[in-house]
Amino acid sequence: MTYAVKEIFYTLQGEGAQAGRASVFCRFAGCNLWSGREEDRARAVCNFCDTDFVGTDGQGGGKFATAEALADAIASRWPADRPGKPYVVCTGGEPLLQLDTPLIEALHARGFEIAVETNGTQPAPEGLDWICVSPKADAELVLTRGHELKLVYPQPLARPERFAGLDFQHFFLQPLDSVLKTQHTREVVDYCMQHPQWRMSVQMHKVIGIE
Ligand SMILES: C[S@@+](CC[C@H](N)C(=O)[O-])C[C@H]1O[C@@H](n2cnc3c(N)ncnc32)[C@H](O)[C@@H]1O
Ligand SMILES: Nc1nc2[nH]cc(C(=O)O)c2c(=O)[nH]1
Ligand code: SF4
Ligand SMILES: [Mg+2]
Repeated sequence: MTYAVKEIFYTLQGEGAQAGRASVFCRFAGCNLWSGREEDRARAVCNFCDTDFVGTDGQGGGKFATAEALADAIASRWPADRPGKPYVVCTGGEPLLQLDTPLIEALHARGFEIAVETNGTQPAPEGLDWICVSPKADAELVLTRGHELKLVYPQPLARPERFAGLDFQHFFLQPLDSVLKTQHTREVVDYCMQHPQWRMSVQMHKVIGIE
């Protein structure tokens, strides 16, 4: 299997329960809910995406012919010989279109704990250490269990109540970043104060200006 990767970079996880943790991000190219082209955004299933996942031209991006080659590229970003478990966040685009068992095995063989950020429309392979599902209003949710459910809010056709009973350890609302971000942030504060099952996820990396 050939993997198409937009970029690979080392930063802090900015979202959810693992926010603040040093992480290698592997951003896979392509998504099943949007082409990534601005001219298609209005009619896409997911139309609020904040990410460029088209092509393989980002830092450290490329086409990787084997799981071993991609795992080596990811491992090369982790600082050598430091305490602390190596952590990789597989995102995209939609990572579960490409992340497979050989890659999971190759990353585990290099000592990595493996997290995934997914829209939940694909089944997850066995062996992932952290699954973050972020449901989208107009897409069928097939992945209904994991470690955290992180809902972008507000989505009028995907109210939090629809997901509150699913099998997750953590429930987050993340303000929809758009021209209305300030208003969405206030709405998340209000909802979480009214419904303590839910916590707020602020996209920390955007606040502090890191990748
Ligand atoms: C770019 S997506 C890639 C992973 C996967 N396709 C997904 O949607 O979960 C990474 C995370 O950013 C969130 N996200 C995307 N656009 C956003 C926006 N405009 N405001 C806030 N969060 C956003 C997604 O919901 C997801 O949790
Ligand atoms: N720092 C940082 N944290 C993130 N958490 C999820 C991200 C994503 O785009 O999937 C992301 C990202 O792009 N940067
Ligand atoms: S599903 Fe994820 S990557 Fe795809 S368009 Fe939506 S937010 Fe972006
Ligand atoms: Mg991002």
